[in-house]
Amino acid sequence: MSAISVRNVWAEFGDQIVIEDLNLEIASGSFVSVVGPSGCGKSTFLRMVLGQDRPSRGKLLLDGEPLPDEPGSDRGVVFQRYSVFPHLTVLGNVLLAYELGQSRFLGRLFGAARKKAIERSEELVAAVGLGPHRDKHPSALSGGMQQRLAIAQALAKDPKVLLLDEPFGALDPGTRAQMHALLKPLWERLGMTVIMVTHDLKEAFNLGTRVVAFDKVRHDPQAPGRFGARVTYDLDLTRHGPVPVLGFPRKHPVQATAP
Ligand SMILES: Nc1ncnc2c1ncn2[C@@H]1O[C@H](COP(=O)(O)OP(=O)(O)OP(=O)(O)O)[C@@H](O)[C@H]1O
Repeated sequence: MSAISVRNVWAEFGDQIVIEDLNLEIASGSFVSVVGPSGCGKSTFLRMVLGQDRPSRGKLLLDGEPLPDEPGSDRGVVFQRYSVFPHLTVLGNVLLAYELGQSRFLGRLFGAARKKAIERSEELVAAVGLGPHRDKHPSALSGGMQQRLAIAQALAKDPKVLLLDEPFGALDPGTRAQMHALLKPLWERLGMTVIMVTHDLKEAFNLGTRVVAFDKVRHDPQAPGRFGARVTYDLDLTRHGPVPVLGFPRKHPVQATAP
């Protein structure tokens, strides 16, 4: 489990401000859903937590330490589009991810370590419901099955933090519901900190313990890039009572209900 601190973080590309002075404390083991209009910087935020992009200002801490500048095995990621290796079987894909997590430079394990890697990969393949398909290649899997494989691959690194960028966006509603039923118990069992970007509010509320909305609170019609997004809503779904609403005042506070 791992806590993430986002302190006065800005994301700027040239003179375009995408994220503006973002501050968030993400508790260890929480499941944070990030929502907001298209282009408000959700994926940029996720890439910064992944270590793929660096904030232009401010800092990100993982368990109180500065986040390493590049993606590491402490953070797993699943994107909307399948990111599995087409030439490897289901088991081969998970095994490779495990081996890369354990032996970053060689990418191979030997002897007892490899035996353990195979056992662990088999467990993960079974945990995402792909046991009967372990020897198939991704081209023989449906979209939902490929996304299950991508989740198993991300979990194979035994990440402290799992980052999900619209992971189920390309799936039909039925398969999406199946993926929710798979992910929630996995998260509860493995106790990871999860940050999930989604456009689907129902998904955000169903899965998250907290829903954070990003949006711009200031607009300059003459210069659209002049202001960036901030947190406009921050809903703790584990608590009853008035919800803090940031960014602009509301007449009637929204009540959060426990999931
Ligand atoms: N590397 C980059 N260079 C320049 N601009 C970038 C870069 N990465 C992101 N942006 C810009 O940052 C803005 C936010 O993009 P981002 O993908 O983070 O938004 P988003 O909220 O995830 O959008 P969507 O919901 O449509 O996926 C966009 O205007 C995008 O063009």
